[in-house]
Amino acid sequence: MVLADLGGSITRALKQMSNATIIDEKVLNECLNEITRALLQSDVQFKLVRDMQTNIKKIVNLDDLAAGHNKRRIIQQAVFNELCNILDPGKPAFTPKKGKASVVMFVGLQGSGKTTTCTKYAFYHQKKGWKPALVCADTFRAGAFDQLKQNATKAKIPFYGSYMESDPVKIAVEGVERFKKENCDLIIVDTSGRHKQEAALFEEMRQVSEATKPDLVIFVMDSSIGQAAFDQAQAFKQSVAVGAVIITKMDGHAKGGGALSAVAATKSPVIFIGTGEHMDEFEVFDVKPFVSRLLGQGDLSGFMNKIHEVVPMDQQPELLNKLQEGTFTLRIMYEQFQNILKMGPMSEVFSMLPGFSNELLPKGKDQDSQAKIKRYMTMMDSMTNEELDSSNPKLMNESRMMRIARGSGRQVREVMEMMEEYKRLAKIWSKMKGLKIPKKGDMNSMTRNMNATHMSKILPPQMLKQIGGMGGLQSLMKSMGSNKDMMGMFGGGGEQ
Ligand SMILES: Nc1nc2c(ncn2[C@@H]2O[C@H](COP(=O)(O)OP(=O)(O)OP(=O)(O)O)[C@@H](O)[C@H]2O)c(=O)[nH]1
Repeated sequence: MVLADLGGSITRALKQMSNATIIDEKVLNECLNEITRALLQSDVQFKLVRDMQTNIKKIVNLDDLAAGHNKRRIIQQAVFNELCNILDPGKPAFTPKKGKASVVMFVGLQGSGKTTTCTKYAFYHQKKGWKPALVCADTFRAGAFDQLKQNATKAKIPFYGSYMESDPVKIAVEGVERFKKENCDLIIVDTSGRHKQEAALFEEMRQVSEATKPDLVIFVMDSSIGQAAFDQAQAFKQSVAVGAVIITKMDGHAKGGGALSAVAATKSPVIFIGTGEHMDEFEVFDVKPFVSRLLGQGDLSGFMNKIHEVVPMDQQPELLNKLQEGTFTLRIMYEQFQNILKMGPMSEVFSMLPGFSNELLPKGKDQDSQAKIKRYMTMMDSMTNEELDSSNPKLMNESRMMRIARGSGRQVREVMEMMEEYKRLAKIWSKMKGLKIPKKGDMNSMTRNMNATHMSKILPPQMLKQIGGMGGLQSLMKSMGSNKDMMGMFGGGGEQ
């Protein structure tokens, strides 16, 4: 079962239970068995699921349920909390400090995505002002150094490796020393992988670790390995001091349940997840939004953070003011398109919005959407300042449209289509008038201020339907606006 289906299965199990007239132990057990089955099919380790079931039974008081309290919510809350508990080992991973040299060593099986992830990790930090460097201590796989070199060059990150030297320990030590001298503050060591766990791999890893004394060892795991996740993660943990986990390939058909098992096995937190082959398809991992998504709901705070990440700081207050005023010009549309392109694949960004499922925005459509945006931007490049800064669509008469089409080498029909898109966005924008927008990190105030009516106006009708209409939206927003009350996370209404 893939992640997206898990939420649906759990919600269905809860719904069935809610429909029962009397909630007794039998009905509760049936519901929990259904949830257990769903989790097992998502590759969560058997023991974890069994413990979770026991814990939920301890928490959920049958007398409360019988008294007609909101059964669904009580159990939803218990499942949500239990999943969060599994994913939160209770202690944060070592966090490197900018300006102070830290060595981070990556370990994992061959093909888990280690080399790709090293570069993504370096690139992520580089964008935040760090001075990362990459060391290729993988002498086992021919071509590993070339791959790292290629990735590092693309991202303009210094790298170190050798075609001749076959001793990974020697390369690792030399690389780390060199980059320490060059004042790099994040020295990332990529190690060899093997097809399967074997003594030679673990011995090599141990030696590299002993020689380079990493501040953090990151275990990289492919999310599709399924039930083997627990044993694999544990084997690595027993050889080197794994302090954090990165789960790759969370896009596609991954069964994300293995993530939970890896945390349990290493007692280390997941710090990032890989969501694609590209350098920027890499997300910081947060337990609550992840569980919320695991259970089929969106991650509004992740979406807003992404916006804060890509809209340049100096543009943010200006943009937010314009949003509050409700005036929308073609120039604003142009700037937003630029930001959207920077955000990375659109389906990934939109999957953070509640209700936006993969079916609604299939991954394969990303390229089409991006090409369309680029086409619109080319046409806007042929506009005058007056046209770009006007919020009056009537200004764009036929002769202007013909001139723009000629100037950009596109058809008049396409300019008209772009203007339709502009009008559609302007309409949505005008409905945001008066909205209070929070500063970065204060997402709760955003959800408090943005009421369900505001939201219902800007959501596409089919999405609103998917959430469960106004009722579903209200309960969803309530749940996202309050940390104490995560109960509506499953999109369920307030039925008893
Ligand atoms: N879809 C997807 N593909 C990924 C992701 N991360 C890595 N990959 C792909 O997985 C494949 C293997 O990645 P590598 O980085 O070469 O794997 P590795 O673990 O370093 O392999 P060794 O160096 O042989 O140990 C490559 O085709 C990557 O592009 C991800 O998050 N999503």
